Amino acid sequence: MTRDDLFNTNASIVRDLAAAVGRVAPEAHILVISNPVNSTVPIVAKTLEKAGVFDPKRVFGVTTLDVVRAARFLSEVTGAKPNDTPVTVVGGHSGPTIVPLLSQSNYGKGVKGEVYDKLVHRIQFGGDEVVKAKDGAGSATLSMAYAGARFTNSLLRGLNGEKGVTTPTFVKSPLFVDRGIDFFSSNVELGPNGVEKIHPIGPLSAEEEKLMEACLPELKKNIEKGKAFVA
Ligand SMILES: NC(=O)C1=CN([C@@H]2O[C@H](COP(=O)(O)OP(=O)(O)OC[C@H]3O[C@@H](n4cnc5c(N)ncnc54)[C@H](O)[C@@H]3O)[C@@H](O)[C@H]2O)C=CC1
Ligand SMILES: O=C([O-])CC(=O)C(=O)O
Repeated sequence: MTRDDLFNTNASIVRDLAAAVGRVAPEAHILVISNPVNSTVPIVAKTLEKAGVFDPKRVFGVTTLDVVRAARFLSEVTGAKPNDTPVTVVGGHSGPTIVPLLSQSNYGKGVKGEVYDKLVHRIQFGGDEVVKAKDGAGSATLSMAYAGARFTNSLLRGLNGEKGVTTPTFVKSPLFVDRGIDFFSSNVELGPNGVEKIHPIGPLSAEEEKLMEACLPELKKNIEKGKAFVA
């Protein structure tokens, strides 16, 4: 079972919830955590668009768990505390679309070779590991709750006017529109209106360029699948 397999169950649930939000609370900020996030966020956006109430500043895919896992797994390699080893994770929220930018992390940039490959794989497939281990009994419940709460707190801090609240999240994004990809997770500054500023991904290492090349076509497919479902 992959996140993409969840599409058949979750697509219509997410669409109907988005339609209801569009009707009764069109100005709500919507945080989408249901999988596959790469498709469910475009489903929400398209559904709101159809209702004439889509505001790209207010729809977010929660990719925080990838950030949490990256810091945790990097800390296991370096021996530092996860709080001291933050890693920006960009792209989407499934397997090869999850791109950890270790070269931009003080602790991560020193990780090379086989250790690097294993670390990236664990970050990309940590969620699948849990799903497999639970064998049909659900997913990473507690860490998902932590990730959801952490992102919600960040958004609330931004909405309350705090400056400099920046975290990766999957939003309508101009960064890869030239590749036909209009949703992407990168560092986003959150503010009184929701999305305040979408940051570019910054310089990539040669390994990260490769990860990005694997990410983009898969992400494009996932996004198109979501949009086609609503159309
Ligand atoms: N973005 C992320 O980081 C993560 C996302 N997930 C995703 O979160 C979702 C929930 O995962 P779990 O809690 O493990 O699943 P679960 O199966 O334990 O819980 C799903 C809940 O949704 C409820 N539900 C079913 N149909 C509904 C409907 N039509 N309207 C409202 N509620 C409905 C069920 O009663 C159940 O309580 C899944 O889509 C999973 O893939 C899970 C882990 C991480
Ligand atoms: O695949 C799943 O349902 C679980 C998931 O997203 C994660 O743990 O990151």
